[in-house]
Amino acid sequence: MDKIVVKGGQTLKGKVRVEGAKNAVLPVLAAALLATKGINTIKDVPTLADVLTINEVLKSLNTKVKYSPEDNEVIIDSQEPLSSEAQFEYVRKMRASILVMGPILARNGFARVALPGGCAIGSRPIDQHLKGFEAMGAVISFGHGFVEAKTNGRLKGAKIYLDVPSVGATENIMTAAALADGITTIENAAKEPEIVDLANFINEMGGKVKGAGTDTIRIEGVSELHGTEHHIIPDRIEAGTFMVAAAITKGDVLIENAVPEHMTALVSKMQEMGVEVTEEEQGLRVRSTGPLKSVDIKTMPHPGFPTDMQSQMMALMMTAHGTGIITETVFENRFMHVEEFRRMNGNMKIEGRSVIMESPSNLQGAEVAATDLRAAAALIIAGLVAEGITRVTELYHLDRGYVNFDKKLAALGADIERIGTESSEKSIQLV
Ligand SMILES: CC(=O)N[C@H]1[C@@H](OP(=O)(O)OP(=O)(O)OC[C@H]2O[C@@H](n3ccc(=O)[nH]c3=O)[C@H](O)[C@@H]2O)O[C@H](CO)[C@@H](O)[C@@H]1O
Ligand SMILES: C=C(OP(=O)(O)O)C(=O)O
Repeated sequence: MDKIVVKGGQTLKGKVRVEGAKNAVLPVLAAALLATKGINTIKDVPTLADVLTINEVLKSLNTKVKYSPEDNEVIIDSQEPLSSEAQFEYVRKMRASILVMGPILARNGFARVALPGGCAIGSRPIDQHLKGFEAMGAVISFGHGFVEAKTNGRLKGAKIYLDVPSVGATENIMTAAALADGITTIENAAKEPEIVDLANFINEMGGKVKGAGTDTIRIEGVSELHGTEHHIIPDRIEAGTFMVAAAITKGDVLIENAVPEHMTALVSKMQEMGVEVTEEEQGLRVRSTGPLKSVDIKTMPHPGFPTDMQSQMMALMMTAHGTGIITETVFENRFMHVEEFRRMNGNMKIEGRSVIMESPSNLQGAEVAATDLRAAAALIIAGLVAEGITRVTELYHLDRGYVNFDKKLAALGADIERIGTESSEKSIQLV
């Protein structure tokens, strides 16, 4: 089993370049299924286990996929008839596999996808996705661990109000509506930058999507979409993770390729804590010298504070001064890392959906296990300043969402090594 071994005490300095966003590339690759004419070329694709998984899903649906990790590029030819079924082996590995349902349904009038079930951070239902398909005329049924959606002819444009601004539901409904008959409006839509990236991609394929990035998205269905070339936006969560790593070590790091407008909630919270964050031409520069102040953080849908940065900020908060409260409102069970931080002597307690922190903690290196992908990064970050050695296991979580995390930190001056029976690259293949 691979382990990351970190020795605390080094200050991070230098530059690090952010990859294409995991949460943008997965819906974009799924949406590529919509093209029945020409091929799609997706650029700035990060080398992640999740990308390998979605590529396998696409292949299983009878498309041709050419992946060149060295060029960060995926080429998809989906001109042949599409099969309608996404298997459990993929959905189990990666919940975002559910995002093929909208495109399959739009093209075939029938889709059968294994039910994703819960995961480490919560139950994560898909009722809002299905409510959208139903409003567009699909009949939904369940059986043998699968969900099926079926329609006679094309889906029909509809007005859909989401009970929660779900990222995945917004994406699945957008792709289903792209080939529907008539106009679909999604109200209380998710506003994440990745939604805007997906809308841009659909439009580049010949679609008609307006309003992405606001809470009302209008999609006028077209009869056919064609291949295009699309560049994935930079990963704001990877960028934020390196910002926290820089701050916790009292470092000075330029995060190249970070898009400040995608990160306003995080930047302002870090500034409130006393971290210096400045915009430079190539990205965001993070410097931290003096003591940090504890703050209160509440995760919210975008443009609120992202849940995917909650555990990393918890690591940073352990080094701040005073009482701070972190409240998780997006997922019901995203505090599994708290027990692991406690093993590192983190001083905090869970009360309902909040974690009350009395800081600073006298962090000590320990053996800890990643409980989800952001927790993996957060534990490594805590290890950067803990006294002694921290060993982090369950790295398949990390490989889902970070490219060469250990190597990038080492290049910034961290004392870190990945050891074990598999190299980083090999374990990506195995997940
Ligand atoms: C691949 C990807 O992009 N993943 C991101 C996406 O996940 P994902 O798209 O799964 O997250 P959602 O926005 O859908 O989920 C947000 C909340 O809505 C609930 N919900 C969702 C759908 C539904 O039909 N019913 C329902 O109740 C979920 O249980 C959760 O509590 O957005 C999350 C919230 O920013 C991020 O943490 C994930 O990194
Ligand atoms: C929760 C996350 O991803 P996913 O939705 O793919 O599980 C994440 O990126 O932190």
